[in-house]
Amino acid sequence: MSQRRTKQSYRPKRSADRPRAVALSVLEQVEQGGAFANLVLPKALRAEQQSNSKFSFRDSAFTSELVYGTLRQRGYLDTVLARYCSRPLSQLDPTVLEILRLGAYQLLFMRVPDHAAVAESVDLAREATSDGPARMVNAVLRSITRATEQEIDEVFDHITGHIERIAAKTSHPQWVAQSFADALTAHGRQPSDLERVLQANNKAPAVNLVARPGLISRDELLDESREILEGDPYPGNLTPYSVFLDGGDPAALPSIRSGHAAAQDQGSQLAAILLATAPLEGSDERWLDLCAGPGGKTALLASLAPKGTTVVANEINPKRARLVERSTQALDNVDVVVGDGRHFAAGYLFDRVLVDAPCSGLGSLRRRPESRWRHHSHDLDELLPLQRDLFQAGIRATRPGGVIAWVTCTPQVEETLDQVDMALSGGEVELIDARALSTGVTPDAINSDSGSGIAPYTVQLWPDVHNSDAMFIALLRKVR
Ligand SMILES: C[S@@+](CC[C@H](N)C(=O)[O-])C[C@H]1O[C@@H](n2cnc3c(N)ncnc32)[C@H](O)[C@@H]1O
Repeated sequence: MSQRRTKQSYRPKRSADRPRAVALSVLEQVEQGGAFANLVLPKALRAEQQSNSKFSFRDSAFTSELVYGTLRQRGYLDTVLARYCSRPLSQLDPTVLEILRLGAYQLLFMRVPDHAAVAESVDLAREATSDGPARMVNAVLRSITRATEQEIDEVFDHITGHIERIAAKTSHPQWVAQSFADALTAHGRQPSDLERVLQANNKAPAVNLVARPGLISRDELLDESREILEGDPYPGNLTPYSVFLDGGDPAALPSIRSGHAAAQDQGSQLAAILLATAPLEGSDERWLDLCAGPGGKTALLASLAPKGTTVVANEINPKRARLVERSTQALDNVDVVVGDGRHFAAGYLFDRVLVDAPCSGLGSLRRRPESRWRHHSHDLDELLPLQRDLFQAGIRATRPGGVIAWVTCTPQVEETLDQVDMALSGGEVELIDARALSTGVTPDAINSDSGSGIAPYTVQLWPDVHNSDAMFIALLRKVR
């Protein structure tokens, strides 16, 4: 940040700028009401566009940047605000704190002129509260504008603990930063990569599509996207079916509406491909997806399955089971069933089984900007036993010689390597070298570092390296 000066003084009352007012209302719903930004923001933008003909496409984009950026950088912003605010942030009115975060985000991360960021924040505070808090907002934001880049850096340099400092700089809760640090080491990366991987969680990912094989080719999907959407779509680096969009709404594509293509992270694509292509002797007709909702991997599995194969998709939540039906609408080899996977019993055994268990989701923080502030380390207390039971149920449902994939959207050691180690200790399964198998699927080397124990035989993807969520994939064969 450069040396900042603002000569802004109090101005007569005027109404707050609409993008900032809409952003504030969305942030209040998310932070105070527990709503999800990706659900309330589009609704708020639609309502504003309908009632205000002057609200432009650029206003929508600006509002989205304010909302997502402020949520992602909340930890960073609060560290800076705490330094320049005379009262502890916990004692501030929640709306005033939200206005301060919004203002600080514009000052520290956007190219909004200082005077505009401060003045608009003061207007917002006056409109939402009263003159007193507005004066406080003015004072705090003006002191940030006067701080040099070096002074802002020093706010972080003064944090003593290594993990604590990186957590604040990269805007993550400390326990999440610690968990990534542990995961990096366990999966064979360097501890010094921590800041880089956490910063990658702060970058909004490009929309990633899958061209479902047998329904549409990647080239056809690229052509259709080029024709209908703005920008220049390009092939993904991790799977032969992956396409990245460069802008535009994927819902505008006919192949998305027909279910021939879908939005799907390429890490998730790789998980389904590795399970579908793992070597198998004997029958290959019955596949099971034990935790299927909303059905992205079911659909890719079903489109990769040899002719005559049925994919049974089990999901505990009936609403999510309907999503599985919708996402597999273009395929005729899927049976969706609703039930608790821990007690799944079909009366026969399966050749390939996917256990994509509910997990902490720390691997997809890029997509859900508020989620890092909602999870807690004690979430694992409930998740780990559930994962263990589902893993065991997946193994029970597999025929001898059949293949099981254990997949999570998190690199957390307890949910990845530890769960696989535990499953192996039962003696019913052995590890397949998923990393070696992946070299035949993806042109990119998956992991250059190896890690120890079982880690070198598993696949751990990272947002900063693979342009994907931090998916974990282990393949096992049932031996008895
Ligand atoms: C990580 S998601 C699966 C994502 C899915 N494979 C996909 O690619 O679209 C985990 C799913 O497991 C479901 N689930 C949670 N507990 C379950 C249980 N006991 N039995 C079956 N499914 C369960 C959740 O409702 C959720 O839909």
